[in-house]
Amino acid sequence: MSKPKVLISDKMDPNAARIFEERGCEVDVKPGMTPDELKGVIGDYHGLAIRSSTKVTPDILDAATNLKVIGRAGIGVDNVDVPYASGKGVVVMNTPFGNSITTAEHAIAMMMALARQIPDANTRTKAGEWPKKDFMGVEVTAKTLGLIGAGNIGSIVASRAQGLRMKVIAYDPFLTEDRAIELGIEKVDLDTLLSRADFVTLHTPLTDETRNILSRERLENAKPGIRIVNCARGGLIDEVALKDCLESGQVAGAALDVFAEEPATDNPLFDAPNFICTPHLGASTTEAQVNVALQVAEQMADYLVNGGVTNALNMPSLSAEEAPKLRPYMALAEKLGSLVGQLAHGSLTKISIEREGAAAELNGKPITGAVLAGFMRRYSDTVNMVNAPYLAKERGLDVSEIRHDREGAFNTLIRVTVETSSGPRSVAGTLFGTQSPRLVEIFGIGIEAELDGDMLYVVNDDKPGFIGRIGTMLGGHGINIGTFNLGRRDAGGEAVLLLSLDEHPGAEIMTEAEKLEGVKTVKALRF
Ligand SMILES: NC(=O)c1ccc[n+]([C@@H]2O[C@H](COP(=O)([O-])OP(=O)(O)OC[C@H]3O[C@@H](n4cnc5c(N)ncnc54)[C@H](O)[C@@H]3O)[C@@H](O)[C@H]2O)c1
Ligand SMILES: O=C(O)CC[C@@H](O)C(=O)O
Repeated sequence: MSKPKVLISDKMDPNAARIFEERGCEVDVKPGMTPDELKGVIGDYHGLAIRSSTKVTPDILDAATNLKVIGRAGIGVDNVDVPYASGKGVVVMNTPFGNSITTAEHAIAMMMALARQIPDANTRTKAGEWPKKDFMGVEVTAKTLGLIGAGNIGSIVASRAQGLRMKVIAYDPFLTEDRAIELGIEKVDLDTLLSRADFVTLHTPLTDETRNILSRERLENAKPGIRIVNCARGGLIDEVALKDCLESGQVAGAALDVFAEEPATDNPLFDAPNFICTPHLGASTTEAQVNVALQVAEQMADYLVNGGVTNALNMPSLSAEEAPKLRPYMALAEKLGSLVGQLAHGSLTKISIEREGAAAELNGKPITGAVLAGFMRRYSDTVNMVNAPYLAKERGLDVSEIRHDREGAFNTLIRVTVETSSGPRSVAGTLFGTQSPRLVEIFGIGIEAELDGDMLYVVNDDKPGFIGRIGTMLGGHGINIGTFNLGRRDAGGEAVLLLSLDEHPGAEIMTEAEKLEGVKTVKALRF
């Protein structure tokens, strides 16, 4: 099998390329490409490793016909159109912890630089002014630090600030009281935070809720003389209002590492008093860049080579140890999903995936993803485990996952049921010898069949002579039968035949099959 190919399209620590090669990938390092250049080459790659410069737009994703995974060496993925990537079946991963300490340290450095006006003092001292009288700082000891967002970075900032003897309060709707107690911080609402904090640091992603979270109104009503640090994302603060508040003195100082528009080369805040900034350097330390480069390469190679999934934003995690155990179940799940998708008629609004026995002990999300991928193939050729849940949601399919501790006739079983206009229809399968997927039940009839290649599904009256008739008809057309699988509800009632064929039966054969005496339903299947 040829090696997966990875493109590193941003400046990244060389350890990333080394890890990709060591883990069996071919790698090209081409930072600084224009969007058009990237569009021209992206079709050759299975993996794309980026930092924040590469913008992964729908245009790029449309050209990325072989892409399986995008890895962000860092946290924020606002430069990737994640829903579009999901729709295309591309896994998007980030490295959520590799640069947290570094970014938290940058926020603390910015806070100290603001408190003592170090950048201005430095510039003017070097200019020969010796401006000792012009600078009067403030202590941070015993001051209140308000965190907006107390996740990975916010909580590290909290512990560093506590080391500086600050009182830390936080606004984070997702922070539990227990976690706040563990961090030694007080959980407050946003207005309380802004009315009490001497310093505010922001540590949230940019979302519809957090955009302009420091709005004009909030800035104007905050504690007079507040100082603000943003090392999270531009867009969290109304920059025009911040400039006005710095000019009026309502805000005593602001330090930004991030801007609404980046690169920020001509921002009105540059002229505001007591304003300092850095060019999105939050994650720029040797240690953090080595961490995120190693981590992103390990995660991406793991996915491309072994199927392991870590830190994906659009797919459940699957460890490299779990992947080989789950692989045969995912193959079974996909075949069962495909079977019901091919056999069920009309618009289907409900699907349930049940796991019994050993299957119930496994990570259910990848199994559900695989069932849906097989099932959704009736709607789309490009569906896979990543985009199937999104496509299912888009189509209003109600998906339920059920696990049973009980063990039935099989020590491991997956059952897929769809709700049709004539009631529920189920198929079920197991693994033979831990690896080989087998269908064991179809619409209430026990059968044993391997679902593979071209197959013919026939429902017929269980009467003598039928098997001979269908065999003769297929033979007459030169079609060889590979396996012959038979099941019946009860003797003389309804029987099901699943034949594996060496080639796809054409329309003429299907018409003839439909006319055979005793046939109720006939359908060509492909797996
Ligand atoms: N400047 C840089 O170079 C740099 C480096 C690393 C990370 N970042 C950015 O820092 C931010 C925080 O990173 P993190 O690792 O701490 O993320 P995280 O996911 O661990 O924490 C984010 C926190 O924000 C909280 N939050 C979400 N919505 C909120 C809301 N409406 N109000 C208040 N809190 C809310 C969440 O509950 C969570 O606790 C991210 O945007 C990331 O992209 C910037
Ligand atoms: O890669 C960078 O330099 C920035 C990283 C940072 O914005 C992040 O979200 O991780």
